[in-house]
Amino acid sequence: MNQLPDLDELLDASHVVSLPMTVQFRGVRHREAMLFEGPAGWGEFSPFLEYGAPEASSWLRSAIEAAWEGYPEPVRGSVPVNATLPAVGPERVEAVLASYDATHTIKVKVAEKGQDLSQDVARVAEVRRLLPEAAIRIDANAGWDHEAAMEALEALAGFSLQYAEQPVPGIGGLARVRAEVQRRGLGILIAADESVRKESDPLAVARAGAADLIVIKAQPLGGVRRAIDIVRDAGLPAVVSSALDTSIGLRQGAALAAALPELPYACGLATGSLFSSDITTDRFIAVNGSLQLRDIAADPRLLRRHAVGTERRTWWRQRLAGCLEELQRSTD
Ligand SMILES: O=C(O)CCC(=O)C1=CC=C[C@@H](O)[C@@H]1C(=O)O
Ligand SMILES: [Mg+2]
Repeated sequence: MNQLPDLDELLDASHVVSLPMTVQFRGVRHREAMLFEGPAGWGEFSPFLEYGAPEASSWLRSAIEAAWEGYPEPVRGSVPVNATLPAVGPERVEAVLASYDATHTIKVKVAEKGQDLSQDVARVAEVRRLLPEAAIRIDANAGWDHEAAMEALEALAGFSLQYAEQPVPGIGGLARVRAEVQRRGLGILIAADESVRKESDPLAVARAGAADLIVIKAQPLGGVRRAIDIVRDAGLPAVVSSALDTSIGLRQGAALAAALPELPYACGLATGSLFSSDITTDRFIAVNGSLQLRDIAADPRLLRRHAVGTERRTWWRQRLAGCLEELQRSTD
């Protein structure tokens, strides 16, 4: 990025919205986002509310890239996506999956706080019963320790998993689980998510041999170009995923997926289906299991309808100022 826009320019271009979700995901029922309309198009800045400025500033960098610089040339015009199943009970699985127009690959959330392994097994079993041919992957969001991860992977291996995303915290922990999975011959690949996007060095996973593949997200990794460089330097297959974004942020993820030289896995970019409203009537959701690349613009009427109140708006404007300072410092 040659030059960052200044704070006034960003503030003038910004809108803050809160969108309702159909189901609780990551403890969230409403998703807040700051959106920018810049010279190159729309960009989204939506770090989760608990993130401080050092972590959230990468998300701002990604929004500025999208709205002020635009995306690199795509090498494909459509991106296959997976359905994402939150940690719901087995009785709700069918209804949640019915909201997706993508059932060839399902990502199932597991290891949710307050739940136990039998609930994970019941959820995965129900997906396998409903979709015998689907590729099923699980995501534990680092919710297990080593022993719990091995117990769970043993219990779930019979459902034929494509991979297990971040079963345990930390790069050392992932490497240990991966080695043990291989020793026991469980046939489950290990994917790193938090160990890529939350570590100061996103390449450490690859160096440590801690994962078979990496999950990458445009916003937390500082934008499409940065994420592409990380994949190149890591030398591992990558799965592009959303950060639970509005249609604008999903378009950023699709730009990343569309520009990667290789895209061996369906991407976690179907999460628009978890929202009951969006900021555009032309929502960026999958048709026949894929997203078709196209421009996405916010609709002024929907921006107004979902605008947050004064207090939240002030909070976001202050957050923006703090993150911009952080970015200015790091690009000096
Ligand atoms: O990858 C997907 O299928 C959907 C996106 C997804 O799972 C996530 C989005 C946002 C925050 C994360 O907790 C979560 C993830 O861990 O991958
Ligand atoms: Mg994950």
